Amino acid sequence: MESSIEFSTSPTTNSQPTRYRFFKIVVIGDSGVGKTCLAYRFCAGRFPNKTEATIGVDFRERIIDIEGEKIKVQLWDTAGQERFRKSMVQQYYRSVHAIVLVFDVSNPASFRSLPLWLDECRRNALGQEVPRILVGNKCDLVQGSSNWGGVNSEQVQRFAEAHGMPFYLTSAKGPEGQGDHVEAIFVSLAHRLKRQRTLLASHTPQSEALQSFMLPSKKSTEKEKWACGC
Ligand SMILES: Nc1nc2c(ncn2[C@@H]2O[C@H](COP(=O)(O)OP(=O)(O)OP(=O)(O)O)[C@@H](O)[C@H]2O)c(=O)[nH]1
Ligand SMILES: [Mg+2]
Repeated sequence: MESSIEFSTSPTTNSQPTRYRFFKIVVIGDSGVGKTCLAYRFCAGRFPNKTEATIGVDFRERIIDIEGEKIKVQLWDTAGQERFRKSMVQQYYRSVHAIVLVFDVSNPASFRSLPLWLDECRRNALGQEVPRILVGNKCDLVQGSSNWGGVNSEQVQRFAEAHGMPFYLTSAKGPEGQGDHVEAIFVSLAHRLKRQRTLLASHTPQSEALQSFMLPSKKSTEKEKWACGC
């Protein structure tokens, strides 16, 4: 199941490059929902001092340890604005391992756009086997409320379940406790990808593994949700 595109190399001091398995995770959603801040928080460990609208894509990487294996999480922080993304959309979805779909809980329009983002995934032939997760960002702006300017948490949960996506509520800006959610979101996704690949590699001959990887998986029954610490 492993293919060369799933490995990347990093230079080391003794000039022997280290090979890492890597997961390409693409972050999509409306402009301004906080994709860059989430990716930055995960990779740099803090909220950025300032951001500008992303043009095309920004690549961010972090190496994490999963059960003794070093894995490179490669985040594709994509542009939310149509004019800054249209020439790149095909590259976003090529050989992608997982999708992080983000909306802003203080901005109902960004929730209403979600079906359009899922349509884009479909148009780019993203298979059902590619995990998608839903992230409601900026929970620091809706403290203590479950009705977020016209969108409520139950509606969001129903939408997530209907599309087989685990839903996480977080803040890229929040204090440590909430920042931990950002960490947990990406780390648990990487765990899931590693499990998926390990299973395929260990239980299936290579050709079959490839085939089953192309088959639509059962609708996810995961009901993971990270409560906002606001
Ligand atoms: N309060 C709050 N503000 C946030 C949070 N995340 C991002 N922001 C702010 O939201 C604005 C947009 O954030 P970005 O990360 O640049 O948004 P984006 O989704 O990358 O936007 P595009 O690159 O245009 O697609 C910035 O002013 C951020 O400071 C958050 O969790 N809480
Ligand atoms: Mg951005």
